[in-house]
Formats: sequence, structure tokens, C-alpha cells
Amino acid sequence: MSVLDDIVAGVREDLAARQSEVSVADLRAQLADAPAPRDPMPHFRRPGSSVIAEVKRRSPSKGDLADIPDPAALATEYAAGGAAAISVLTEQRRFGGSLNDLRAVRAAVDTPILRKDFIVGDYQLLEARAAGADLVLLMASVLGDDDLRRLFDVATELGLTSLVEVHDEAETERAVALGAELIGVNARNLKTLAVDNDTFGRLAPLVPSDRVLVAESGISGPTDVKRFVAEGARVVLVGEALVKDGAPREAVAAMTGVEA
Ligand SMILES: O=C(O)c1ccccc1NCC(=O)[C@H](O)[C@H](O)COP(=O)(O)O
Repeated sequence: MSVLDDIVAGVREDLAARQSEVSVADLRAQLADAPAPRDPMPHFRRPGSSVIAEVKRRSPSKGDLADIPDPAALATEYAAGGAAAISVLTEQRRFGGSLNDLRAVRAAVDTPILRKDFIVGDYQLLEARAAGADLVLLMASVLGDDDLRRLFDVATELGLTSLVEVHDEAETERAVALGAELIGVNARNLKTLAVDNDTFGRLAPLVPSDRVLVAESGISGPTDVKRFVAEGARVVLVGEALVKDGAPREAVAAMTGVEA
């Protein structure tokens, strides 16, 4: 079993437990009070790099990264630094996140929020919206064509923007065929956890220029951002480098607006 298989198995177990506690009807009722989703695309399409800054406590590849006792305070720093969106990892077992983190961040900032999780069912999309998310991650490595299409359509109906994540040529072709406007190239192979910074440059030419490309994983500073912008990225998604930086506001600012 790969690391990814193990993560997804745990996600399915935790999801089943939550589904037994809160019905779909109750979740839908909560949506009535949720604020309208924010559209991140106009910011992402601005000239120069946009940053999705991640709230990430730990990871399978690196173990403990940062305690983050107050995710809202960290998100406030990210927003002050000019983050175009904030990614909140809500997976609990391997990343130490939760939907409560997302709710806390939602209460603190007006910036679009990405629910970063291993989405396998419609229920998680409803949860994301009810907690105040504006974007969701859909991973081509986790979802077959039918599930990817259905979840993409349901997310769109809910007003959520889907970040469709790919890691190889076949996944990229599927994301393009789906019509995804926002495509993330993850440099991390989620089966081996190895990061290959050449992945983005290899896959970017397969994506039509009207789509918005996000470079994900292993980005440590403005020099990396400049490289990915030159290769076609409009957005970078950064976790580890920001949560370990003592000055996250300044670190986001330094990665924002970088030109090729
Ligand atoms: O980060 C991991 O080790 C990981 C392992 C297995 C599945 C997903 C994983 N990370 C999720 C991400 O995509 C990253 O958190 C995100 O791209 C930021 O990466 P980084 O800047 O390298 O923290």
C-alpha cells in the first residue's frame, strides 16, 4: 500500500464517522447561513505571481513542521503579506489539520480559502462550503474519471472553485479534458513522496494558455517562484517554507508579484 493509499483509507474511515454524526440534510441547512463563496480567479489572473499560503502542521514526508496553535493568527499574517488565497489542510491523521482550523481561518480573514484534503465524496464538498471554504482540491491521482467529473460538477454547482491537481502527463490530459480552469502541478510524487522540481516544466506545455497553472510543493523562496513563473505558473502553493519562516507575512510578500 502506498502512502497515498494509506492516507485515503484513513480519510474514508474518518469521513464515514462524520457522516454518521451529521446528516446531508443538516449540512445543507448549514449552507443557508454560509457566506457566498469568493472567486479567486481574478486575483490569480493578475500579472506577476499570486501565492496560495498553506496552514500545514505536519506531513508524511517531513513529519512535524510547526505547532500552529492559532491558525487564524497565521492566516492573518499571510493575508497581510498579500496571499491571494489560504490553503488549510483539514486532514487530521497525517497532517494534523481539521475543519475547525478552516472555520477559525474563515472567521479571521476575507481571503479565499482552499480546503486542502483528500476529497472522495460529495459530502466533503458540502462540509467545505458549510465551513466557509471557497476552493477545494480535487486530485487526479485519487479520483477516477467518473468521480473526478461528478465532484467537479458538484463543486461548481456549490459555487466552489476546483483546484485540479496533477503529477504526470496522463493526469494533466484528464484535467484539461475536464475543462478545469485551475490546474495544480504537484512536484511531489504522492506515492514515493519525492519532489522533482522539473515536473512543472515538463507538464506546463500540455495545458492550454487560457487555464491558470499552480506550481505546488518544494517551493522555498522567490528564486523558485521566478523559475516557475518563467515556466508558465501564475500561482504558487507554498506550505513548509512559510510555516517554518519566523516572518510569514514578509515571506508571502517576497513571493508575491514575482515576474519572469
Ligand atoms: O506534504 C506531504 O508530505 C504530502 C504527502 C502526501 C500527500 C500530500 C502531501 N502534501 C500536500 C501538498 O500538496 C503540500 O502540502 C503542498 O503542495 C505544499 O507543499 P510544501 O510547500 O512542500 O509544504
